[in-house]
Amino acid sequence: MIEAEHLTKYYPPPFRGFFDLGSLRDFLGKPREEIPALIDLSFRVREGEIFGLLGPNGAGKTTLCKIANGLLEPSSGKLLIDGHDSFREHGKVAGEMFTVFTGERDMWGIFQWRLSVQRNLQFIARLWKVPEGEIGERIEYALKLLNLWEKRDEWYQKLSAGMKQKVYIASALVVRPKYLILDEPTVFLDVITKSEIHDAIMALVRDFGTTVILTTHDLSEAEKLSDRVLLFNKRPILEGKPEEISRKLEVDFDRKVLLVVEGSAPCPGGYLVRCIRKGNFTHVTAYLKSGEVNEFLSRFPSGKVLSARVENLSLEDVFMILFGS
Ligand SMILES: Nc1ncnc2c1ncn2[C@@H]1O[C@H](COP(=O)(O)OP(=O)(O)OP(=O)(O)O)[C@@H](O)[C@H]1O
Repeated sequence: MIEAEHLTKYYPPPFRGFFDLGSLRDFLGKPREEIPALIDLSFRVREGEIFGLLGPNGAGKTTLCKIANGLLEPSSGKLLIDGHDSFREHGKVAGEMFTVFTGERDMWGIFQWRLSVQRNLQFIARLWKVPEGEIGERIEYALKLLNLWEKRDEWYQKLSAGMKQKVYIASALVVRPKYLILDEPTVFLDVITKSEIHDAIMALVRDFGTTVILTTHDLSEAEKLSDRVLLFNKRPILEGKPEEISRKLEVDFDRKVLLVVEGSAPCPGGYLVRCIRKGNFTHVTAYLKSGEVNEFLSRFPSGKVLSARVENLSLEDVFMILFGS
């Protein structure tokens, strides 16, 4: 079981040297405020479940994964893995855990660029003490499941970014850890690769009873994979089954419109809209229903609109609408 108890992490303000006024002030007098990353986060992950930690950019997802891996010490509170403190007693659980750190774009850190995919996976299998007689069969299973079998003799360096990310997930399938921590495992990937990785994660849980912590800022990914979800933004916001979270996050809007308008444009009334003047331009952000977009655009003189972009809502936008942050 994995349990977070009032987990809190503040980073010190960055030290840029004594010639930086802020850093000098920290040294001489009243220090600047520390940077909050996690505040009083408590949750419990049961054996064999996928627990989704859903949060926008900067919510603290990677910080939590680093604490789980003993790479960071919490400022207060603790994270317990099988009853062991993840930072102080990391050695007792390290062999039971595997982490995929894609959220930090450090996805290539553990692989040798000029070794084949297969040799890399053999190396990782031995590091995690997979029985020698099982290594070949596990690698074949993992690579076939992820459509990478044809690439087994390719240098790791020659794979596309998406394939490299799949090799990272394949490592987890080879190790078959008791606990798998996935830090945004499908960020930057196309839908097909995403779905292959989703299938692999579900296979690990179904066939080998792995317990998974999945961090993501993708609501639909959390919904598809997780048994339970904790929505957080440094602090906990909501915890529940994915469908309960989605229901609570439902907003009346489905489009975000971004405009740059020449000069000073008055903000049209009757919409959830923000207009910010920057130099000779006004930057307009509006949240709308899809049927309202044309009407909204017609409120601005077309000659004055320098650029217009219409996007689907991201989790960050939903946060903005619901919580105004
Ligand atoms: N080494 C660091 N020093 C100072 N502040 C940091 C450090 N690492 C992270 N932070 C800050 O802590 C907060 C949480 O960052 P973290 O990277 O854990 O969030 P995240 O949810 O993984 O974000 P993203 O989705 O953008 O990867 C952010 O405000 C970030 O700026």
